[in-house]
Amino acid sequence: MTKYDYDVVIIGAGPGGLAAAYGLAAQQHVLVVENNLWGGTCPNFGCDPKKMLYGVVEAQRQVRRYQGSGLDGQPRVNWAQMMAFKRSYTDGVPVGTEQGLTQAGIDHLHGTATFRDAHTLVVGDRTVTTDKVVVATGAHANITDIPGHELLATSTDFLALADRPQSIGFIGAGYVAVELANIAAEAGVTVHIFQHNRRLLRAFPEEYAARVANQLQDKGVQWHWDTSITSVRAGADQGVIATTDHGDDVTLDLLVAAAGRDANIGSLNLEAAGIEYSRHGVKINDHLQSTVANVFAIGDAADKQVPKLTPTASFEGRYVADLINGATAPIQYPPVPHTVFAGPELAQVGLSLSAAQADSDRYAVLTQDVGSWYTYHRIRDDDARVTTITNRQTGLLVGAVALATNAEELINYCTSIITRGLPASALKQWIPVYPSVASDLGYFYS
Ligand SMILES: Cc1cc2nc3c(=O)[nH]c(=O)nc-3n(C[C@H](O)[C@H](O)[C@H](O)COP(=O)(O)OP(=O)(O)OC[C@H]3O[C@@H](n4cnc5c(N)ncnc54)[C@H](O)[C@@H]3O)c2cc1C
Ligand SMILES: NC(=O)c1ccc[n+]([C@@H]2O[C@H](COP(=O)([O-])OP(=O)(O)OC[C@H]3O[C@@H](n4cnc5c(N)ncnc54)[C@H](O)[C@@H]3O)[C@@H](O)[C@H]2O)c1
Repeated sequence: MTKYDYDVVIIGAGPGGLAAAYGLAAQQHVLVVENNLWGGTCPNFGCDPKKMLYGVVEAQRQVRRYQGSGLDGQPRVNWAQMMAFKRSYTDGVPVGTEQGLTQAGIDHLHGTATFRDAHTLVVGDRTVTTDKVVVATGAHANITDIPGHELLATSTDFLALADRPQSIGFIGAGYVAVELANIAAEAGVTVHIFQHNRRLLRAFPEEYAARVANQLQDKGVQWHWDTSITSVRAGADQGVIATTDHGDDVTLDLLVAAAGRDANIGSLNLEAAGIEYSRHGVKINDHLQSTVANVFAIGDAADKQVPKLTPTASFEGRYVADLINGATAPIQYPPVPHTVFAGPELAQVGLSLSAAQADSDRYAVLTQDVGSWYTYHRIRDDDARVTTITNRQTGLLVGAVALATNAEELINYCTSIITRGLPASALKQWIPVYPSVASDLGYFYS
């Protein structure tokens, strides 16, 4: 007779929690608890809907670039249609995700899970006991604590806007602000970005990030550097008036808080189980184990050094499932690529450019403006730029950065090369499609 109702309860049905659930289901009796939409942030309010909107505005940008090179006439984004297109995917996500769990025979429950103790969770009027718990509760937008903060919108509100607003502001200049500002600006919205210092996209090299800022400015985005919003009040016609620390009032239809995301741990009652946490999430060790041995944390809910992205959440979900199924090794992450989709894409993987530049005896940095190369000329990507970083001693590729149309694909190839530790000579044994992004690899790594 088992001591608990379940072997494992997973709190949160996003990419992390679902990867853990499917990895565990064959060997463990599993329950998944979700208090919002099945599927979590990425397919409902994050990556997937964002990239559908991005596809539309990118098509418009491509047509703009081909003006005079074979195309006449410029289409315009139809916001309402674009959002309906997004919903044609997102509307089916929760039902499809729940059906997947049902078909896999994985028990699942809708409600907010709260710890009573390390082995007992309360979900609504149900009490569930479990041997192990995986906290996969994700994150939410950090709402700056200023007067009128209740008037601030989030990326979720933006992605649900049925009609095109006239003006939008963003607090912060990270992934969320830059990507959504690009979509809005391409759609003809007046866009303001308020950044408290002069640095956007901290995860990327400064010189590349500055190029993204210029490209957005060319699309009409108004940058307010060294500017904080000190208060917000309701304006006429349901809009808001944002006051800056320079004393300016800016009237906007919507002001989006994009100053980072905090872990969703407030509802969990972690104290009841003695689980330690910070604002960044549940504290974990190199086995993704919390300070209480039977409780694990993965994805955006974990306080971790690796980027909080969908692929890292899924990787951790698969890892924790293997661990609970009997594996013992600490987690080891392969290189994690990341991309900001800002028309064109800025993507990177591996050793950072600043680290390579600081150790030039060890690393060779090759930056090439590739806009005139055939691959980029034929798609009118005149400003494309790629940096590759190699270890001088081994000759191996250790990092890459690209600002170009389809940069994420180039960086995916680089990720594969770095992860496998492939020498440049290996490319000679490989026949890619020509012409393609891949067929240029030999020019970046030889
Ligand atoms: C606008 C936006 C765009 C993004 N774009 C990208 C991108 O292009 N590429 C990329 O890799 N990443 C992107 N991300 C990040 C990505 O969405 C997250 O890293 C990923 O969803 C994290 O997965 P997760 O499983 O940890 O958490 P989530 O997907 O957030 O899932 C956690 C789930 O837990 C539920 N939950 C919370 N508390 C409880 C509770 N007490 N009880 C029960 N359920 C609970 C939540 O409702 C949620 O459904 C984006 C994020 C945003 C906001
Ligand atoms: N393409 C992608 O992969 C993608 C897209 C969107 C989101 N995400 C994930 O979601 C996370 C959250 O994105 P984000 O853009 O909200 O966060 P972020 O950490 O990328 O950027 C936060 C921004 O807010 C600014 N900021 C910080 N504190 C502030 C304050 N008190 N007042 C004003 N500004 C402040 C920072 O300087 C920065 O510009 C990302 O780090 C990433 O993990 C990924």
